[in-house]
Amino acid sequence: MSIKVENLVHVYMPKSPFEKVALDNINLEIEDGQFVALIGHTGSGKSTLIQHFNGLLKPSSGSIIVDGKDITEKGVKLTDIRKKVGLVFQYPEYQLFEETIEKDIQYGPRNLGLNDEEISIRTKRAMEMVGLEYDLYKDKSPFELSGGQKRRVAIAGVVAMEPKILILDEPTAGLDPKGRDEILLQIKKLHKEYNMTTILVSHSMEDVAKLADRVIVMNKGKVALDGAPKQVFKEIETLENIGLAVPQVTYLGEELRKRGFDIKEDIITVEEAKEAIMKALKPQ
Ligand SMILES: Nc1ncnc2c1ncn2[C@@H]1O[C@H](COP(=O)(O)OP(=O)(O)OP(=O)(O)O)[C@@H](O)[C@H]1O
Repeated sequence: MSIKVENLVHVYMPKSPFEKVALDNINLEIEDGQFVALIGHTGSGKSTLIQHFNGLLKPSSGSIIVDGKDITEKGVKLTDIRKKVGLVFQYPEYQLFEETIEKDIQYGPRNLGLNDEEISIRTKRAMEMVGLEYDLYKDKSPFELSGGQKRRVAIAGVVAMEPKILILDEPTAGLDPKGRDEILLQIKKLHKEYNMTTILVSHSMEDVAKLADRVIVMNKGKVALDGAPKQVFKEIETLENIGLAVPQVTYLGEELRKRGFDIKEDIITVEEAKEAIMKALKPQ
């Protein structure tokens, strides 16, 4: 399922002394099945943009077309949009409130008005999809889980609504390395195996390089760069000028090249760096 954004402008508190143009004429199209990373320094407009995709925020002007339908038009129901577009907020575990994991995950599908049988099927399926074994976890309290597991419960709650588009706002923020890896693995799996169009807001260039097939860079409410990770991370100067970095291994590659090593230019992952360094060090 695709999303098309046309001339999107969002102004917070218009015509007040606190007026803030958060999105300044955004145009973009996210195609079915893409894995898009949205990056940008704090306050660049990422959260504001994604909240338009599921109708949480209304544009000041412009349109959002989901699956060929303009969701900003009058009469479009929020529940219809939520069936298609699932949004996992930053620190979603703060929104877990039921006494068992099963009940928590059921909350979203219940709000869609589904019957008990369907809710039960979807809950089980969503738990398995995020790697939480149903029988083992269903009766546990969300509060006895690790940070990474709590995030998985929160993601399952959105996945249980079976959206075609999954949006995650910094899903690894505040997790330890193990929790981060768990979540990234599940996100990758949801995209690959279940073919969900995925939009990931992230501050980690390493995660973006590893997972995304497209990177959109936001700066001051505008799209500054948009392309494949290898293309975008070549623009070291532009990224640095807007307060962003490239993956650490890209800098390493640059340094080695400057020192005369024969290292190719578009290294963005540890695996690529390892391969290139081994090749450069091999006796001729
Ligand atoms: N509810 C609001 N009322 C007024 N201004 C807001 C509101 N939400 C966001 N803003 C402003 O809009 C701009 C964009 O904010 P937004 O949260 O979309 O940025 P972001 O890129 O998601 O930042 P972060 O990486 O910190 O989450 C910022 O200047 C922010 O201060």
